[in-house]
Amino acid sequence: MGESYYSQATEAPVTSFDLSLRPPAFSEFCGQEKIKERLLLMVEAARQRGDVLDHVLLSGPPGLGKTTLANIIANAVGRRIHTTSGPQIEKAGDLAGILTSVEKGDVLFIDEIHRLHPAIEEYLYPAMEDFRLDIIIDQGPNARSIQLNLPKFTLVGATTRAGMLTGPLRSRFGLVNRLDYYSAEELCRIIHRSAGLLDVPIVEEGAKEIALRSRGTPRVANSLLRWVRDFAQVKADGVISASVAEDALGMIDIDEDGLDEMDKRLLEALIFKFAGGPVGLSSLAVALGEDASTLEDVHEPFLIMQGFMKRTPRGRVAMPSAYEKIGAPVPSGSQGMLW
Ligand SMILES: Nc1ncnc2c1ncn2[C@@H]1O[C@H](COP(=O)(O)OP(=O)(O)OP(=O)(O)O)[C@@H](O)[C@H]1O
Repeated sequence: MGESYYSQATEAPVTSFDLSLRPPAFSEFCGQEKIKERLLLMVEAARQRGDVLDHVLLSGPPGLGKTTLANIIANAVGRRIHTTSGPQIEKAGDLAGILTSVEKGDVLFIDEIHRLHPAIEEYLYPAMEDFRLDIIIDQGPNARSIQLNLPKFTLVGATTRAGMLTGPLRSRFGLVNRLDYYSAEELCRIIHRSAGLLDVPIVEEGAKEIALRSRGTPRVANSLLRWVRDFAQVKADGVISASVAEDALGMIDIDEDGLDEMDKRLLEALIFKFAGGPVGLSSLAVALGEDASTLEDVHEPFLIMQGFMKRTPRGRVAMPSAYEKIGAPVPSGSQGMLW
């Protein structure tokens, strides 16, 4: 296992394992009740009017189900989904290629929509608003603008950084939803569902043990379940009990709060190298030899939610529970006490 189990679990490309566990309908999607309720209402209203669903933006940390929801939306309206991502659309022609293959009512899913090139965003505005694409073909004196009329479609955008979206793009979505981390109970339900699909025997306490260490994230829960299944098969009798789950997760250095090696190294660097902060993200990334965006997207949101650190205008700061977690004395009146 590498140093960050979670960066691997949340950044790895989607595997057939993930796909097989992906819930196909709202009824099988656990948690995020408010968002489900809003989406179901929108789908029903559009159905009653015989209209196409309005554009939807889904934001939140990786692995919480944005892609899954986009697919569920397409299933619910009974149309095809066309999937792409912000960095994949490099030229206006790429966007035109995708949009011209879209049929009325289809869902266009753009993952990492905050990484769209600003020039492409400009093309997207009339496409979202008036279902029209104005593209410029050729260059120099031969350059001319052509207008394509598009069928009415639904854009579902996903982003881990809602704050990076420009105002004009954000305002073109009819519904903006922020996905939250899941509770241990919700994760337990997801783990039981996945174990059922994988045909792995699991007891309630075993599911709880995995849920508590899944840092509120279904993708992590499924990934840990896969590891514990292998462990149970080789080192035990195949059944996932609490002790089997505990031993399996201990073997990949995931502690009882769900922190992995990189989380702990981050807290140690913050406390020992930067005297508890405040310190900028890029300095932390250099000290850890880790990509700044991985720290920001995968590790920080969970450590902040759990109260181990805080983001302030002057930088990242360690909280008292971080000192306790790594067994360092909590300082008083030092730089680290700026919270
Ligand atoms: N609410 C849920 N109920 C059951 N399973 C879920 C739920 N949300 C996510 N999952 C599972 O977690 C996995 C990750 O979900 P998904 O790929 O949709 O996350 P994401 O938010 O799109 O992440 P990313 O932005 O990193 O692509 C899926 O394979 C799916 O099986």
